Amino acid sequence: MKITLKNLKRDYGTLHAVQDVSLTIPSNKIYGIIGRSGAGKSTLVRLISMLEKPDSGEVWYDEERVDNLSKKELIAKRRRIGMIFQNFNLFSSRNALENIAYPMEICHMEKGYIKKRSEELLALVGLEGRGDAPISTLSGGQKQRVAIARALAVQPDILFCDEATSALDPQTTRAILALIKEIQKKMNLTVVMITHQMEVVRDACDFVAVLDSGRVVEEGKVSEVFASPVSDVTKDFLSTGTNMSQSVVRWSQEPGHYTLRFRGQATDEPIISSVTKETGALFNIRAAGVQTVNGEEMGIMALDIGPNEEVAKKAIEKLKEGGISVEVVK
Ligand SMILES: Nc1ncnc2c1ncn2[C@@H]1O[C@H](COP(=O)(O)OP(=O)(O)OP(=O)(O)O)[C@@H](O)[C@H]1O
Repeated sequence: MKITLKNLKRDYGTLHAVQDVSLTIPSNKIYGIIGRSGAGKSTLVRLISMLEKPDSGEVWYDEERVDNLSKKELIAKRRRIGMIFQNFNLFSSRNALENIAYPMEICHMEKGYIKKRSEELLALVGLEGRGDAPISTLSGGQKQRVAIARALAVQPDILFCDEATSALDPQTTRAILALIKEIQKKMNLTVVMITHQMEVVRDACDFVAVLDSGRVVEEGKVSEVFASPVSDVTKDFLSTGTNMSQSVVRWSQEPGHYTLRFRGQATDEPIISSVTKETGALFNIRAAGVQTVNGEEMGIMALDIGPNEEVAKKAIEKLKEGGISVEVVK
């Protein structure tokens, strides 16, 4: 299901939590919404998922407008939506299987079907045989698996993941993201993933919107945003990701005055040597590495360029001609 947002606005008193957001979230893809704390991510998700009404603007699911539905229509429509959260929101009084069964029970589905479907979902999320487990005995990753199975119980068209991996360690995060990707493909879901971690966008999303002070400051395919970020907020997110990324080796504590980003073929070419030969530029490489973004290899390098400004300018022109994104580090 495709989601279209048109000029969405939501204020809390004088605070503009969401300001004029227009986006198209394509069908059957994983769409990331990233922003710092307070950027308006959760407010935006409440508007998209019909938990809250916008002050103005429109929300469309395929060809149907959904922000102005009656209460009854809203309840029916919300059944087509699954949600998972950072703190799992499971019932501690119910075991794993009973948690998964819950949404089907409130839809008054037949008991035999509920049992069969709950078992199937438990297996789908890799917890076969753990249905009797009390929630308190499960690890964070296992709890999120139960929450995912519960969210899928009524066969939603859309899955919202609100900081779903923020409480998990990196290894468990990778496993949960892999599970979400697998399920997205299997069930043809549109997944909207809210996060403050660029690693989550890199590892799981096809598209991303960067939110700052309630506005979308950058939007596009993940590979394109990673290869040539435009907004300062995105560049900030990417440099934090770089520092944390295991694939980047750092030789110096100095950040370097320039960040170079290479994608695709450019990662295989000896472009630095070529530019040195052509322009006489001297490169002092501070950090470098390669990471996989949405299945594509992408190189990153932090460096200084000498011996003077004139040569550096020529070198930057050549690098850009070679399809490399060059950012000045502020
Ligand atoms: N119900 C509310 N009443 C008043 N202010 C609110 C309400 N909900 C959110 N806000 C404010 O709106 C702004 C955006 O909040 P929101 O929770 O959407 O941001 P966020 O990007 O999800 O942040 P975080 O990552 O910290 O959860 C914040 O300044 C917040 O204090």
